Amino acid sequence: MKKQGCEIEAIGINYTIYTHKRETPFSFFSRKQHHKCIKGVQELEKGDTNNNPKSIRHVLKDVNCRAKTGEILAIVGPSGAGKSTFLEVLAGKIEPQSGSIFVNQKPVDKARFKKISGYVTQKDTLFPLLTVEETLCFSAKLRLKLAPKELSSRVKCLIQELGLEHVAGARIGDDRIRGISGGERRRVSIGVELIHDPGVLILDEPTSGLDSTSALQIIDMLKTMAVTRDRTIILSIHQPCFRIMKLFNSILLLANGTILHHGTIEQLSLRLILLGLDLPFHVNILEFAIESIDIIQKQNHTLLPQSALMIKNSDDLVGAQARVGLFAFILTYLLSSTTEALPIFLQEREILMKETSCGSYRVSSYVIANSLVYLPFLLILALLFSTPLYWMCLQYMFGMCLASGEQVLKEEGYGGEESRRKNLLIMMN
Ligand SMILES: Nc1ncnc2c1ncn2[C@@H]1O[C@H](COP(=O)(O)OP(=O)(O)OP(=O)(O)O)[C@@H](O)[C@H]1O
Repeated sequence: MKKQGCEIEAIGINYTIYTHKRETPFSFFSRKQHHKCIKGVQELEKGDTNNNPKSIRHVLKDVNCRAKTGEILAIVGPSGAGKSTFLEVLAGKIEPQSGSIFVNQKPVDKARFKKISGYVTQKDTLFPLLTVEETLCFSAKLRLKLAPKELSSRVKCLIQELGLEHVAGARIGDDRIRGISGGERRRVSIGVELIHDPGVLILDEPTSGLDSTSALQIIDMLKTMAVTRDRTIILSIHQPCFRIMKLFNSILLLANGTILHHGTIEQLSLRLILLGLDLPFHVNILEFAIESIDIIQKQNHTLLPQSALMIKNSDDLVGAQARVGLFAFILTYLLSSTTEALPIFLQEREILMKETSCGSYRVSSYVIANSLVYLPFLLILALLFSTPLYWMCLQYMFGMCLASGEQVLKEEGYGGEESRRKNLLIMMN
């Protein structure tokens, strides 16, 4: 029976670390000077018990992402971008300073999440003297409360799923003891976390240290698991080859703890083109994006104040004019559509008075009957009113964004075509 899938959503994750700046013994003479320097930031950077000042480092800054059921979300970025830290936050290993994680639109319950998820670390931590089968059996015994027969059939199924039948009886090994290959060892590490059949699998660099064929085999296996068993897979990866990249459903590009892109690989290439970057032939888009991180970051910085300005522009004189225009349109429409009702009512009023006074029916019956007769017309009227209004408002918002964006870009000295491209990028954001 298929388990219910898990959609993971992270919103506004911020993770900060504090590192101590150690004072050297020779800093005694310059101590007075140093204390003067840090005095201004002391409220932010509180010293430790030895009065060593702390420095703040934002490892993750307002990171949002969504991983859907049956899909692979790959977290990419240069070394030190914050990939492992973000995975640790998702796996509940570390607590972010702010932000929330939701599983199927509900706030995550840590104890339950541990049961429905598996976290594979970057390093394989396995007993070198145990065989593949023994390792998985050991993990199964620790995590599952099943009869021995069921346990062994579960392990056999998993070995098959991992494609490890040919090495089931071989030792794991390590640097000193010769054992199975690096790729096979990675599969065993994944298997250890899969034994309880989790809905979510989080993997930190599952392909690190592997050749491209073994790396592709691992990602291919993960893709099959995601599709056939509705598992949500979130993994970090350094520089995947083209064939691996094609297996990812979405990409989260991180740099210095901030998101530069979250979406499909096709959207990433479109973004790069809109940024005016020429994608060289036969070049991996992800590799190119990582190489162009400085440019993407710069563009994002210039785009941010513009989007803030757009919102501001909707609040200025032009925005007020638009609102007055909208009010006038609504008023005119409502008045013109209701004025016809008045003469009809005046005509019927006398008959109504006569008939209600002689007790033929009550006023309430007249109101109900009248409403029922007019209801279909009122619905048509509402539709005629709301349809153009909806598109008018949408057009206005779109036009406003483009116009204000273009104005800012012109002020910054960008040309017409370039300005349009940038505006489209803002829309994508
Ligand atoms: N506990 C910590 N103490 C000091 N620095 C830390 C700590 N945790 C994270 N960092 C720093 O935060 C940054 C992000 O680290 P992280 O391991 O998440 O990067 P990464 O993208 O996974 O890198 P890599 O691809 O090289 O594994 C790094 O610069 C790291 O030095």
